[in-house]
Amino acid sequence: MNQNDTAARIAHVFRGTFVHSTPRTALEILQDCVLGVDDEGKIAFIEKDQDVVSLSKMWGFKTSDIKQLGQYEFLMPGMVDTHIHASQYSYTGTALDLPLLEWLNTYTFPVEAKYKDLDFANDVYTKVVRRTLKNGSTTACYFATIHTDASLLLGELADKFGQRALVGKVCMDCNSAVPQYKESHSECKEETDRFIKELLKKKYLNVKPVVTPRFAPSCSSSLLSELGAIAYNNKLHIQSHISENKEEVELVKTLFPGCKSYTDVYLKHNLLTDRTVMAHGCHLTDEELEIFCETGSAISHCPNSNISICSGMLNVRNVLNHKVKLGLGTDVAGGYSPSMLDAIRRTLDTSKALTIQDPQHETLSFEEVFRLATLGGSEALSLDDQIGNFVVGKDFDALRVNVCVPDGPIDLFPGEGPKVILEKFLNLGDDRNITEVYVAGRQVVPFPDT
Ligand SMILES: Nc1nc2[nH]cnc2c(=O)[nH]1
Ligand SMILES: [Zn+2]
Repeated sequence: MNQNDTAARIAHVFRGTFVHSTPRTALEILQDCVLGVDDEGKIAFIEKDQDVVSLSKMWGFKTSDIKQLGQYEFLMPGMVDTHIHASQYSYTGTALDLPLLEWLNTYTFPVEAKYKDLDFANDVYTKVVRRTLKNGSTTACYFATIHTDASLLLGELADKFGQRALVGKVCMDCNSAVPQYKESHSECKEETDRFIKELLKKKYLNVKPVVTPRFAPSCSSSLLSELGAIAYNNKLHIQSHISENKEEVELVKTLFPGCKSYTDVYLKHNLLTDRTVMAHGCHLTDEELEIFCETGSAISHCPNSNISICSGMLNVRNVLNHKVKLGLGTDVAGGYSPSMLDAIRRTLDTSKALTIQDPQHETLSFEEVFRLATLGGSEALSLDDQIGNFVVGKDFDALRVNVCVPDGPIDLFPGEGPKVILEKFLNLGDDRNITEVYVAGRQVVPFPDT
């Protein structure tokens, strides 16, 4: 396709080094490349070692408009946070001294109950959207709370700041520990219907609802079935938690005695589809992973949270060997960092800890983990036809990275090429190095007001 075949005009042209993943290659480094983005935010062309003058004639842009990346700069795909609780952002970095079920009752449910207050919601949700965008999460799959209006507000803020998002109004009709934080079955159904209808009515291009049963212990069997049907009827994504810690797995056995496993609970309620993402999965058996593979459901690996609240260590290699889709998640606030760079580092740490325990374990490489944070996340959310890497026709969700910003966290030495520079960024970099963020071709960082 060229300019003569399409009415789309070129909005941005970048030239320099691009790094991304493909289904076959964990890390592809493209040097001296030129990438064009059309005015609908899609990648129009990506060409290597091409004469820019002929490209500019073919696509109708001025060579003076080309954004030339510097020697220590590169473009990479935006990162995909496949699991984050926007509502827990207010206490991120604290309250990490209890295991999951006590942590929920002591810290999480009392805080989430406060989102009836839209001023409180506005403050926290504005901060979490800005913080994650600034740290390179061009896509976030969010849990909000049970409150429909506050959840709609989260969608509005993601759209306003330009983040691609799946937003879930949390569903839960069982909560004996904090009984004021739950809905009745019928309230939950009605409010979920209202949430979906109102969010879709806004026609946000990149913000969509996701059906969100909190996890099996918070939901009656009839609510789970209802939510499976709602997702099916509206062709929506589904997100929840599974097999995060051993106590929770035992609890699910007692609550759903007719089900063979935790996975079977969701399977029986039609909640495992090719648009489902389940967080954690640390204690899933191989048999359960086979069900994930067969249904096309994905796992969100949340290593910071898994360690911080002592839940377990997911064996990512085993999940990948079972051909199950897998992305990374921050799981704020069980995870104490909102940054996907942290999720990358903790994924590598966990993989190495598993190798320490079992030298036969094949440690993940940094290239593989880079793929999980980008293309892998897009696959886990079934958005890989739209985002995840630099392919013509996909949306341009990208980070401009400069590893050499003044007073930045990275030092370079002579002879370091793009692969070393990327590895240093992944291990040592932070938001100071992410100088520009694009979502669907729109530059969203730096923020327009700063
Ligand atoms: N980490 C985590 N696990 C959960 N399981 C059910 N709810 C939650 C939550 O909010 N965080
Ligand atoms: Zn979670």
